[in-house]
Amino acid sequence: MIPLYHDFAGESVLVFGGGAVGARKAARFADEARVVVASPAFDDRLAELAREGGRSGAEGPTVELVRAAPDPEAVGEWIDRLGPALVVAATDDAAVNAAAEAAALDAGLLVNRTDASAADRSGSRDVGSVVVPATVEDDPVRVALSTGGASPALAKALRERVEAEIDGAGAMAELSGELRAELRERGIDPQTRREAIRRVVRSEGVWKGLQKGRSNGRQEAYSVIEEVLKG
Ligand SMILES: C[C@@]1(CC(=O)O)c2cc3[nH]c(cc4nc(cc5[nH]c(cc(n2)[C@H]1CCC(=O)O)[C@@](C)(CC(=O)O)[C@@H]5CCC(=O)O)C(CC(=O)O)=C4CCC(=O)O)c(CCC(=O)O)c3CC(=O)O
Ligand SMILES: NC(=O)C1=CN([C@@H]2O[C@H](COP(=O)(O)OP(=O)(O)OC[C@H]3O[C@@H](n4cnc5c(N)ncnc54)[C@H](O)[C@@H]3O)[C@@H](O)[C@H]2O)C=CC1
Repeated sequence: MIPLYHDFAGESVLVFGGGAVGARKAARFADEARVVVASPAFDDRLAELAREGGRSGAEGPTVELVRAAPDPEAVGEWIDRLGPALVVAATDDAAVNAAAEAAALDAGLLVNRTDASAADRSGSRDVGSVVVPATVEDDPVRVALSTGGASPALAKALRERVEAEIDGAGAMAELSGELRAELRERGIDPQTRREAIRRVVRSEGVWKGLQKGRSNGRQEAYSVIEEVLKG
């Protein structure tokens, strides 16, 4: 499996199954996508999400609940009608999940299957076409962690460790991005620029400064940069 980051802005995600797992996936994708959940019953968390919309709530709700229990023969029509970028198969009915997976793959779409397929039970691992990783975010920085489906519990435990590790990385990403632009404007040659930025992102002083505030971090970064410029 090769990790990629996918921009879901303007795309739809179709989730079959409105239980705890369907709700967790819907919440995740509603940060960006229009999410439609088809299920005969809905977790409380989904009712709340549908009321609030996704994070980009300005354009209206991005989680829609459709009360239905499509059988395996019907899931293909559902997929054709919505035209999603990704299908999530999260029902407690293995036949429905399998049909959703097959129909999505037939249509050339991404599919995330949340239960183990029959092939898994006989030994080999098949997680559909995509795995939803455990993620840590400090915008614009994100870390995605997967065990290739082998141990979701481990993915979660490792995610908790990484959370502490990348605290403040978002502010560092923004600051170093701005400094890169400033150095370019000042006409500093590419090699010196690269060296300066590499030192800034590794500097304990800058990380600590950023914890006190942006301008503090920036001052610390300037002294690191001046050292590099002096040669
Ligand atoms: C293949 C995958 C497909 C998919 O769902 O995308 C999948 C499948 C399954 N999960 C199961 C169980 C659990 N899943 C979690 C939690 C998470 N599961 C997530 C992803 C994935 N789960 C994909 C692989 C990820 C990878 O590669 O590592 C996370 C990371 C992301 C998310 O779902 O948002 C999220 C943590 C988010 C976070 O906190 O950061 C916990 C932990 C808990 O709840 O405390 C448990 C109980 C403990 C355990 O069993 O490990 C079962 C068994 C069901 C059963 O038999 O009962 C299956 C099916 C099977 O393996 O057969
Ligand atoms: N990926 C993960 O982290 C985990 C995955 N699982 C697996 O994911 C699946 C879902 O787990 P939960 O949400 O806990 O189960 P759940 O039983 O809480 O929810 C399943 C939902 O699917 C709905 N459903 C049933 N038939 C349907 C149909 N024909 N069309 C649409 N929706 C239908 C049910 O009404 C229910 O709302 C299970 O197969 C389970 O083994 C379980 C735990 C964790």
